[in-house]
Amino acid sequence: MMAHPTSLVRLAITTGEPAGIGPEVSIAAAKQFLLEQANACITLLGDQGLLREAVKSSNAERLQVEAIPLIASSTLGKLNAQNGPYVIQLLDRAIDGCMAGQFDAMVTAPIQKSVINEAGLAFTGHTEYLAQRCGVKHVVMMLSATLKKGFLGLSSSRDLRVALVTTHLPLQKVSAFLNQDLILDTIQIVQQDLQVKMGITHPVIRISGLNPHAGESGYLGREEIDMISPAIELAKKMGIDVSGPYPGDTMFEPKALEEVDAFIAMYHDQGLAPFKFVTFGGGVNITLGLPIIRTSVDHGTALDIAGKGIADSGSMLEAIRSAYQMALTQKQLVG
Ligand SMILES: NC(=O)C1=CN([C@@H]2O[C@H](COP(=O)(O)OP(=O)(O)OC[C@H]3O[C@@H](n4cnc5c(N)ncnc54)[C@H](O)[C@@H]3O)[C@@H](O)[C@H]2O)C=CC1
Ligand SMILES: NCC(=O)COP(=O)(O)O
Repeated sequence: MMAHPTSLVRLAITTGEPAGIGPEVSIAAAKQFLLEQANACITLLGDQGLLREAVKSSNAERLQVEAIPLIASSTLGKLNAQNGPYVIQLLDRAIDGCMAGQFDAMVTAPIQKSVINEAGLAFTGHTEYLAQRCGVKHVVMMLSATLKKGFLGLSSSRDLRVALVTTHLPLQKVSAFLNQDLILDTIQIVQQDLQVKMGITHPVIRISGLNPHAGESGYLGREEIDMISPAIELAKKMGIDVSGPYPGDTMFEPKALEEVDAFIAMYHDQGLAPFKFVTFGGGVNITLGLPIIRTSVDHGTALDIAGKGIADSGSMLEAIRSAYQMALTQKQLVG
Protein backbone atom coordinates (compact mmCIF):
# COMPACT_ATOMS: atom_id res chain seq x y z
CA MET A 1 0.00 0.00 0.00
CA MET A 2 1.37 3.45 -0.97
CA ALA A 3 1.67 6.12 1.71
CA HIS A 4 -0.45 9.19 1.03
CA PRO A 5 1.58 12.39 0.48
CA THR A 6 1.88 14.75 3.46
CA SER A 7 0.74 17.67 1.29
CA LEU A 8 -2.75 16.17 1.59
CA VAL A 9 -4.81 16.12 4.79
CA ARG A 10 -4.61 12.42 5.70
CA LEU A 11 -7.61 11.00 7.52
CA ALA A 12 -8.00 7.52 9.02
CA ILE A 13 -11.45 6.03 9.55
CA THR A 14 -12.04 3.18 11.95
CA THR A 15 -15.03 1.39 10.46
CA GLY A 16 -16.35 0.18 13.81
CA GLU A 17 -18.60 -2.69 14.85
CA PRO A 18 -18.67 -5.08 11.85
CA ALA A 19 -22.32 -6.11 12.42
CA GLY A 20 -23.54 -2.52 12.45
CA ILE A 21 -23.84 0.32 9.96
CA GLY A 22 -20.24 1.54 10.52
CA PRO A 23 -18.66 0.00 7.39
CA GLU A 24 -21.45 1.14 5.02
CA VAL A 25 -21.65 4.73 6.30
CA SER A 26 -17.85 4.98 6.33
CA ILE A 27 -17.59 3.98 2.67
CA ALA A 28 -20.47 6.20 1.52
CA ALA A 29 -19.28 9.25 3.45
CA ALA A 30 -15.62 8.80 2.47
CA LYS A 31 -16.52 8.67 -1.22
CA GLN A 32 -18.76 11.72 -0.94
CA PHE A 33 -16.14 13.69 0.98
CA LEU A 34 -13.39 13.01 -1.54
CA LEU A 35 -15.63 14.36 -4.30
CA GLU A 36 -15.94 17.59 -2.30
CA GLN A 37 -12.34 17.93 -1.19
CA ALA A 38 -9.38 17.56 -3.52
CA ASN A 39 -6.60 17.96 -0.95
CA ALA A 40 -7.61 15.15 1.37
CA CYS A 41 -7.10 11.40 1.39
CA ILE A 42 -8.69 8.69 3.47
CA THR A 43 -7.53 5.35 4.81
CA LEU A 44 -10.37 3.05 5.79
CA LEU A 45 -9.32 0.63 8.50
CA GLY A 46 -11.16 -2.65 8.62
CA ASP A 47 -11.76 -6.06 7.14
CA GLN A 48 -11.25 -6.16 3.38
CA GLY A 49 -14.45 -8.16 2.81
CA LEU A 50 -16.52 -5.56 4.65
CA LEU A 51 -14.95 -2.71 2.73
CA ARG A 52 -14.89 -4.12 -0.80
CA GLU A 53 -17.32 -1.44 -2.04
CA ALA A 54 -14.69 1.19 -1.20
CA VAL A 55 -12.45 0.20 -4.09
CA LYS A 56 -15.20 1.11 -6.56
CA SER A 57 -14.38 4.77 -6.18
CA SER A 58 -13.70 7.45 -8.75
CA ASN A 59 -11.04 8.74 -6.34
CA ALA A 60 -9.37 5.36 -5.77
CA GLU A 61 -5.88 6.86 -5.41
CA ARG A 62 -7.06 8.95 -2.45
CA LEU A 63 -9.24 6.26 -0.84
CA GLN A 64 -7.29 3.30 0.48
CA VAL A 65 -8.32 0.31 2.53
CA GLU A 66 -5.82 -0.86 5.12
CA ALA A 67 -6.90 -4.42 5.77
CA ILE A 68 -7.27 -5.55 9.35
CA PRO A 69 -8.99 -8.95 9.26
CA LEU A 70 -12.00 -9.91 11.35
CA ILE A 71 -11.28 -12.46 14.07
CA ALA A 72 -14.50 -14.40 13.48
CA SER A 73 -17.17 -14.26 10.80
CA SER A 74 -19.67 -11.43 11.12
CA THR A 75 -23.36 -11.28 10.21
CA LEU A 76 -25.05 -7.93 9.78
CA GLY A 77 -27.29 -7.15 12.73
CA LYS A 78 -25.87 -9.95 14.89
CA LEU A 79 -23.21 -9.20 17.44
CA ASN A 80 -20.32 -11.60 17.88
CA ALA A 81 -18.19 -10.98 20.96
CA GLN A 82 -15.25 -12.74 19.31
CA ASN A 83 -14.83 -9.62 17.16
CA GLY A 84 -14.55 -7.32 20.21
CA PRO A 85 -10.73 -7.28 20.00
CA TYR A 86 -10.94 -6.56 16.23
CA VAL A 87 -12.76 -3.30 16.93
CA ILE A 88 -10.03 -2.35 19.41
CA GLN A 89 -7.32 -3.20 16.85
CA LEU A 90 -8.85 -0.65 14.46
CA LEU A 91 -8.70 2.01 17.15
CA ASP A 92 -5.14 1.16 18.13
CA ARG A 93 -3.98 1.40 14.52
CA ALA A 94 -5.60 4.80 14.04
CA ILE A 95 -4.34 6.18 17.36
CA ASP A 96 -0.79 4.96 16.71
CA GLY A 97 -0.91 6.37 13.17
CA CYS A 98 -2.03 9.78 14.44
CA MET A 99 0.52 9.82 17.26
CA ALA A 100 3.28 8.93 14.78
CA GLY A 101 2.20 11.69 12.36
CA GLN A 102 1.14 9.21 9.67
CA PHE A 103 -2.46 10.46 9.83
CA ASP A 104 -3.56 14.05 10.54
CA ALA A 105 -6.81 13.00 12.21
CA MET A 106 -8.97 9.97 12.96
CA VAL A 107 -12.69 9.53 12.50
CA THR A 108 -14.51 6.70 14.24
CA ALA A 109 -17.59 4.77 13.14
CA PRO A 110 -19.83 3.45 15.93
CA ILE A 111 -18.97 0.51 18.11
CA GLN A 112 -21.08 -1.59 20.45
CA LYS A 113 -19.59 -0.96 23.89
CA SER A 114 -21.39 -3.93 25.45
CA VAL A 115 -19.95 -6.50 23.05
CA ILE A 116 -16.39 -5.37 23.72
CA ASN A 117 -17.03 -5.89 27.44
CA GLU A 118 -18.56 -9.28 26.67
CA ALA A 119 -15.28 -10.12 24.95
CA GLY A 120 -13.61 -9.56 28.31
CA LEU A 121 -12.14 -6.13 27.56
CA ALA A 122 -13.21 -3.44 30.04
CA PHE A 123 -14.45 -0.60 27.84
CA THR A 124 -16.74 2.37 28.47
CA GLY A 125 -16.33 4.33 25.23
CA HIS A 126 -13.93 5.68 22.61
CA THR A 127 -13.51 8.85 24.64
CA GLU A 128 -12.17 7.15 27.74
CA TYR A 129 -10.12 4.67 25.68
CA LEU A 130 -8.47 7.46 23.68
CA ALA A 131 -7.56 9.31 26.88
CA GLN A 132 -5.96 6.24 28.36
CA ARG A 133 -4.20 5.22 25.14
CA CYS A 134 -2.83 8.75 24.55
CA GLY A 135 -1.73 9.07 28.18
CA VAL A 136 -4.01 12.00 28.95
CA LYS A 137 -5.70 12.26 32.36
CA HIS A 138 -8.74 14.22 31.31
CA VAL A 139 -10.42 14.63 27.92
CA VAL A 140 -13.80 16.18 27.13
CA MET A 141 -16.60 14.83 24.94
CA MET A 142 -18.18 17.56 22.85
CA LEU A 143 -20.92 17.24 20.22
CA SER A 144 -21.24 19.82 17.51
CA ALA A 145 -23.77 20.46 14.72
CA THR A 146 -24.69 23.35 12.49
CA LEU A 147 -28.12 24.88 13.11
CA LYS A 148 -29.66 26.42 10.03
CA LYS A 149 -30.54 30.10 9.72
CA GLY A 150 -34.10 30.59 10.96
CA PHE A 151 -33.99 27.69 13.44
CA LEU A 152 -35.65 29.09 16.59
CA GLY A 153 -35.20 32.54 15.08
CA LEU A 154 -31.45 32.30 14.39
CA SER A 155 -30.35 35.26 12.28
CA SER A 156 -27.69 33.16 10.53
CA SER A 157 -26.55 29.55 10.58
CA ARG A 158 -24.58 28.76 13.71
CA ASP A 159 -22.78 25.82 15.33
CA LEU A 160 -24.34 24.32 18.44
CA ARG A 161 -21.65 22.74 20.63
CA VAL A 162 -22.38 20.76 23.77
CA ALA A 163 -19.54 19.50 26.00
CA LEU A 164 -19.81 17.22 29.02
CA VAL A 165 -18.10 17.22 32.41
CA THR A 166 -18.82 13.49 32.88
CA THR A 167 -19.34 10.97 30.07
CA HIS A 168 -20.25 7.29 30.36
CA LEU A 169 -21.00 7.24 34.06
CA PRO A 170 -24.06 5.73 35.75
CA LEU A 171 -26.30 8.59 36.88
CA GLN A 172 -26.07 7.41 40.47
CA LYS A 173 -22.32 8.13 40.47
CA VAL A 174 -22.37 11.55 38.84
CA SER A 175 -22.62 13.75 41.92
CA ALA A 176 -19.83 11.95 43.78
CA PHE A 177 -17.61 12.15 40.69
CA LEU A 178 -17.95 15.92 40.28
CA ASN A 179 -15.55 18.31 41.94
CA GLN A 180 -14.28 21.84 41.43
CA ASP A 181 -11.02 20.77 39.77
CA LEU A 182 -12.76 18.51 37.25
CA ILE A 183 -15.22 21.26 36.32
CA LEU A 184 -12.48 23.87 36.02
CA ASP A 185 -10.35 21.51 33.96
CA THR A 186 -13.29 20.85 31.62
CA ILE A 187 -13.83 24.58 31.09
CA GLN A 188 -10.12 25.06 30.34
CA ILE A 189 -10.00 22.14 27.86
CA VAL A 190 -13.08 23.45 26.04
CA GLN A 191 -11.60 26.97 25.90
CA GLN A 192 -8.22 25.71 24.67
CA ASP A 193 -9.54 23.43 21.90
CA LEU A 194 -12.11 25.94 20.67
CA GLN A 195 -9.20 28.31 20.18
CA VAL A 196 -6.55 25.94 18.84
CA LYS A 197 -8.56 23.32 16.92
CA MET A 198 -11.54 25.42 15.88
CA GLY A 199 -9.99 28.84 15.48
CA ILE A 200 -12.48 30.66 17.77
CA THR A 201 -10.39 33.43 19.30
CA HIS A 202 -12.69 34.47 22.17
CA PRO A 203 -15.05 31.61 22.96
CA VAL A 204 -18.24 32.31 24.91
CA ILE A 205 -19.03 29.39 27.21
CA ARG A 206 -22.11 28.57 29.30
CA ILE A 207 -22.18 25.93 32.00
CA SER A 208 -25.12 24.17 33.60
CA GLY A 209 -25.90 23.32 37.19
CA LEU A 210 -26.53 19.73 38.24
CA ASN A 211 -29.80 19.99 40.14
CA PRO A 212 -33.26 21.21 39.14
CA HIS A 213 -33.25 25.03 38.95
CA ALA A 214 -29.47 24.95 39.45
CA GLY A 215 -30.04 23.95 43.07
CA GLU A 216 -32.55 26.71 43.89
CA SER A 217 -30.07 28.57 46.17
CA GLY A 218 -29.09 25.34 47.89
CA TYR A 219 -32.62 24.13 48.66
CA LEU A 220 -32.49 21.54 45.84
CA GLY A 221 -28.84 20.52 46.13
CA ARG A 222 -25.49 22.12 46.93
CA GLU A 223 -23.19 21.12 44.02
CA GLU A 224 -23.77 24.52 42.37
CA ILE A 225 -22.66 26.40 45.51
CA ASP A 226 -19.89 24.04 46.59
CA MET A 227 -18.15 23.29 43.32
CA ILE A 228 -19.67 24.64 40.08
CA SER A 229 -19.79 28.36 40.98
CA PRO A 230 -16.28 28.34 42.52
CA ALA A 231 -14.92 26.67 39.36
CA ILE A 232 -16.63 29.32 37.21
CA GLU A 233 -15.13 32.12 39.31
CA LEU A 234 -11.63 30.66 38.98
CA ALA A 235 -12.08 30.27 35.20
CA LYS A 236 -13.21 33.89 34.93
CA LYS A 237 -10.06 34.98 36.79
CA MET A 238 -8.08 33.13 34.10
CA GLY A 239 -9.76 35.32 31.49
CA ILE A 240 -12.26 32.73 30.23
CA ASP A 241 -15.66 34.10 29.18
CA VAL A 242 -17.80 31.56 31.05
CA SER A 243 -21.11 32.05 32.83
CA GLY A 244 -23.45 29.92 34.95
CA PRO A 245 -24.46 27.72 36.58
CA TYR A 246 -27.65 27.72 34.48
CA PRO A 247 -30.59 25.40 35.16
CA GLY A 248 -30.28 22.49 32.72
CA ASP A 249 -33.81 23.03 31.41
CA THR A 250 -33.31 26.66 30.39
CA MET A 251 -29.61 26.78 29.51
CA PHE A 252 -30.39 26.20 25.83
CA GLU A 253 -32.81 29.13 25.51
CA PRO A 254 -33.09 30.35 21.89
CA LYS A 255 -31.28 33.66 22.37
CA ALA A 256 -28.28 31.85 23.85
CA LEU A 257 -27.89 29.96 20.57
CA GLU A 258 -26.89 33.26 18.92
CA GLU A 259 -24.18 34.08 21.46
CA VAL A 260 -22.74 30.93 22.96
CA ASP A 261 -19.88 28.99 21.37
CA ALA A 262 -20.09 26.01 23.75
CA PHE A 263 -22.53 24.80 26.38
CA ILE A 264 -21.10 22.57 29.10
CA ALA A 265 -23.43 20.08 30.81
CA MET A 266 -22.68 18.07 33.95
CA TYR A 267 -23.69 14.64 32.63
CA HIS A 268 -24.32 12.73 29.40
CA ASP A 269 -28.09 12.99 28.92
CA GLN A 270 -28.40 16.51 30.37
CA GLY A 271 -26.39 17.74 27.39
CA LEU A 272 -26.97 15.16 24.70
CA ALA A 273 -30.77 14.76 24.95
CA PRO A 274 -31.46 18.37 23.87
CA PHE A 275 -28.57 18.23 21.39
CA LYS A 276 -29.73 15.06 19.63
CA PHE A 277 -33.37 16.12 19.67
CA VAL A 278 -32.57 19.01 17.37
CA THR A 279 -29.59 17.65 15.43
CA PHE A 280 -29.79 13.80 15.23
CA GLY A 281 -28.14 12.53 12.10
CA GLY A 282 -26.10 15.66 11.47
CA GLY A 283 -24.00 15.94 14.63
CA VAL A 284 -20.34 15.23 15.24
CA ASN A 285 -18.73 13.90 18.40
CA ILE A 286 -15.31 15.49 19.02
CA THR A 287 -12.85 14.49 21.73
CA LEU A 288 -11.21 17.60 23.17
CA GLY A 289 -7.97 17.63 25.15
CA LEU A 290 -6.20 14.92 23.13
CA PRO A 291 -2.81 15.38 21.48
CA ILE A 292 -4.50 14.12 18.28
CA ILE A 293 -7.69 14.99 16.41
CA ARG A 294 -10.61 12.57 16.75
CA THR A 295 -14.17 12.99 15.57
CA SER A 296 -17.06 10.55 15.36
CA VAL A 297 -20.69 10.11 14.43
CA ASP A 298 -23.57 11.14 16.70
CA HIS A 299 -25.39 7.80 16.37
CA GLY A 300 -24.82 4.20 17.38
CA THR A 301 -24.41 0.90 15.56
CA ALA A 302 -28.06 0.76 14.40
CA LEU A 303 -28.03 -3.04 14.20
CA ASP A 304 -31.72 -2.98 13.23
CA ILE A 305 -30.98 -1.45 9.81
CA ALA A 306 -27.42 -2.68 9.09
CA GLY A 307 -26.96 -3.74 5.48
CA LYS A 308 -30.44 -2.66 4.40
CA GLY A 309 -29.14 0.28 2.40
CA ILE A 310 -31.12 2.84 4.41
CA ALA A 311 -28.49 4.07 6.88
CA ASP A 312 -27.98 7.82 6.66
CA SER A 313 -24.29 8.63 6.25
CA GLY A 314 -24.82 12.35 7.01
CA SER A 315 -23.30 12.29 10.48
CA MET A 316 -20.25 10.37 9.25
CA LEU A 317 -19.82 12.91 6.44
CA GLU A 318 -20.00 15.75 8.98
CA ALA A 319 -17.48 13.93 11.20
CA ILE A 320 -15.07 13.66 8.28
CA ARG A 321 -15.59 17.30 7.28
CA SER A 322 -14.98 18.45 10.80
CA ALA A 323 -11.82 16.31 11.26
CA TYR A 324 -10.53 17.71 7.97
CA GLN A 325 -11.28 21.29 9.02
CA MET A 326 -9.59 20.87 12.40
CA ALA A 327 -6.54 19.22 10.84
CA LEU A 328 -6.30 22.10 8.38
CA THR A 329 -6.66 24.72 11.12
CA GLN A 330 -3.97 23.04 13.15
CA LYS A 331 -1.63 22.68 10.16
CA GLN A 332 -2.09 26.40 9.41
CA LEU A 333 -1.56 27.45 13.05
CA VAL A 334 1.55 25.29 13.37
CA GLY A 335 2.73 26.67 10.04
N1 LIG B 1 -19.71 6.68 18.48
C1 LIG B 1 -20.11 5.50 18.95
O1 LIG B 1 -19.36 4.54 18.92
C2 LIG B 1 -21.48 5.35 19.50
C3 LIG B 1 -21.89 4.09 19.83
N2 LIG B 1 -23.13 3.90 20.35
C4 LIG B 1 -23.47 2.50 20.66
O2 LIG B 1 -24.43 2.04 19.72
C5 LIG B 1 -25.18 0.99 20.31
C6 LIG B 1 -26.66 1.15 19.95
O3 LIG B 1 -27.13 2.39 20.50
P1 LIG B 1 -28.61 2.91 20.38
O4 LIG B 1 -28.88 3.68 21.61
O5 LIG B 1 -29.51 1.80 19.98
O6 LIG B 1 -28.57 4.02 19.26
P2 LIG B 1 -28.49 3.94 17.66
O7 LIG B 1 -28.04 5.30 17.24
O8 LIG B 1 -27.67 2.80 17.20
O9 LIG B 1 -29.99 3.68 17.17
C7 LIG B 1 -31.09 4.49 17.56
C8 LIG B 1 -32.11 4.55 16.41
O10 LIG B 1 -31.63 5.42 15.39
C9 LIG B 1 -31.52 4.73 14.14
N3 LIG B 1 -30.29 5.17 13.49
C10 LIG B 1 -29.07 5.33 14.09
N4 LIG B 1 -28.18 5.74 13.21
C11 LIG B 1 -28.81 5.87 12.04
C12 LIG B 1 -28.39 6.27 10.73
N5 LIG B 1 -27.13 6.64 10.46
N6 LIG B 1 -29.31 6.27 9.74
C13 LIG B 1 -30.59 5.92 9.97
N7 LIG B 1 -31.05 5.54 11.21
C14 LIG B 1 -30.16 5.51 12.20
C15 LIG B 1 -31.46 3.24 14.48
O11 LIG B 1 -31.91 2.44 13.41
C16 LIG B 1 -32.34 3.19 15.73
O12 LIG B 1 -33.68 3.11 15.33
C17 LIG B 1 -24.88 1.04 21.82
O13 LIG B 1 -24.01 -0.01 22.12
C18 LIG B 1 -24.14 2.34 22.01
O14 LIG B 1 -23.17 2.29 23.01
C19 LIG B 1 -24.03 4.91 20.55
C20 LIG B 1 -23.66 6.20 20.22
C21 LIG B 1 -22.36 6.51 19.67
N1 LIG C 1 -23.26 9.38 23.29
C1 LIG C 1 -22.00 9.40 22.68
C2 LIG C 1 -21.38 8.07 22.73
O1 LIG C 1 -21.82 7.16 23.37
C3 LIG C 1 -20.13 7.88 21.98
O2 LIG C 1 -19.11 7.88 22.88
P1 LIG C 1 -17.63 7.53 22.45
O3 LIG C 1 -17.61 6.09 22.11
O4 LIG C 1 -17.30 8.41 21.32
O5 LIG C 1 -16.84 7.83 23.67
